[in-house]
Amino acid sequence: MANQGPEGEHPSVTLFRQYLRIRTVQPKPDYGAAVAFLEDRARQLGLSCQKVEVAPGYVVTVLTWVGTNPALPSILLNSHTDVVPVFKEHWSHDPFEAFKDSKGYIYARGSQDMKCVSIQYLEAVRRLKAEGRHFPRTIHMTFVPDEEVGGHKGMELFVHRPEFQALRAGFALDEGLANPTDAFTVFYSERSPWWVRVTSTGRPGHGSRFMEDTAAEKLHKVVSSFLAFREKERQRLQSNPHLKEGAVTCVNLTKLEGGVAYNVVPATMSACFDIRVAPDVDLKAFEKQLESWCQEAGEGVTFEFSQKWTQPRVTPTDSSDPWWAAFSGVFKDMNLNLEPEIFPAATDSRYIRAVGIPALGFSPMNHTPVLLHDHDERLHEAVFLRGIDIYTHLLPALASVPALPNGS
Ligand SMILES: CSCC[C@H](NC(C)=O)C(=O)O
Ligand SMILES: [Zn+2]
Ligand SMILES: [Zn+2]
Repeated sequence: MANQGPEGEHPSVTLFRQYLRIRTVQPKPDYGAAVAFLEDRARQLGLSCQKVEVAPGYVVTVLTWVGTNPALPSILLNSHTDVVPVFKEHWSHDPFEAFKDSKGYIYARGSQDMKCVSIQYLEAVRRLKAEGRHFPRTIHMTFVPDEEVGGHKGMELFVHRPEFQALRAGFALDEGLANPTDAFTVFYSERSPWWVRVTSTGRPGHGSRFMEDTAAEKLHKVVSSFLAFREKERQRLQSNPHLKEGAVTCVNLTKLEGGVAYNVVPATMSACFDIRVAPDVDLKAFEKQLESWCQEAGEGVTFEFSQKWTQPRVTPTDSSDPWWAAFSGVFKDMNLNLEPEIFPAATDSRYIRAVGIPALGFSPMNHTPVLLHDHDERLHEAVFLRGIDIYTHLLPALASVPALPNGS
C-alpha cells in the first residue's frame, strides 16, 4: 500500500511528505517548525545556515553552498514556506497528512505551491554534493515567509536588507506553475497587481423614491466601465492564439460593499477590483484611465489602491542572454519542451527583479493540472522526482555561467 509509510518509497519523496506535514498555513503559519526543518537539512547537507529576521517572527532561512569562485555573483534559489488555507470539507484526504494514493499522487496543501520546489532544490544540491561536484558560483537557497499574503513581511523587506546584498545574487529562480501538457512553463515576467477600491457617494433618502444623484447609480457606471474594459481584454486574448493569459490585463470585480436596509438609499457604496496589469502597459496612462472612468461617473466618485505594483520587469529570454542560454540549454539537452510566459498573478520574483536581479519562475511540473490554491492540490511522485533530475542539470549549468561583462 502506497500510504503505509516510507517502506520502498524514494527518500526524497519521504522528505517531501515530511515537509508537507508542517502546518505553515496562513493566517497562522508554524514558521518555527519550518525553520527547524530547514536547519536540520542544512546540518545533514553540510551547508551553512543563516537566519534573518526581517520582521518580528518572520525569518528568512538561507542555506549556502559555496562555489569554487565565490567572487562571482551567486545563484539564488528562492521558495516560500507558507501555504494558503484549505476548505477541509472539499478535500478527499487531510491536506496536512501528505497522503499518497495507490497511483502515487501526493495530496497536500503546498504540494504544488511550492513545497515541492523547496525540497527539489535541497535534494538536487544533496545529490550533486554526494557526486563530489563543484561549481564556480555559490548557490544560496532562500526560504521566505509571507509570500501568500503579499510578501510584505518576507521578500519585500529581505531584498533591502544588508544580508540580502551580501548574497550578491546574479540570477534567481523562484516559483512557476504546473503545465497539464508535456511542456514545462517558465515565467520571465509578471503582471502588476493593482487592487483598487472605488467609493461612490451620493444623496441618501427613502427607498421608495426616485432619488437623484445616488451612490449606487454612479457606482454602476464605474463598474460598467471597468467591466467593459475587462470584456475588451478578454476578447483580445481569445481572438489571438499567440497571446497567453499573462500578456493581457485582467480585471475582476471582487467585492461590493454598502447599504444598511432595503428601504434606505445609501450615501456611500464601494466596489473593489483585482486588476492585473500586463507588463507592456503604460502605468501612468492606465491610472489616468481609471481616474477618468471615475470622473465620468459623476461627482463624489473616488478611488484608492490597496496594492499598486509599479515596477514591472522583464527578464531577458533571447539566446544572447547568458542566463537564458544556460537555462534553456538544459531543456534542449534534456529534450524537454519549454514554454516562456508572463506569470498571470504575483510572486516574490517581482521584488527580486525590481532590485535588478534577473529571475525566472519555474516549478518543474509537466503533465500536471494547475491546482495551486485549489481543493485536492496534489502532485505525482514521479513528476516530483523528475523535477529533482531537472534541477541537477540546471544548477550546474547556472552555477557555471562565466563572469559576465556587466559584473554579474
Ligand atoms: C498581490 S500579493 C498576492 C499574491 C498572490 N500570489 C499568488 C501566486 O497567488 C496573488 O497574485 O494574488
Ligand atoms: Zn507560491
Ligand atoms: Zn500561492
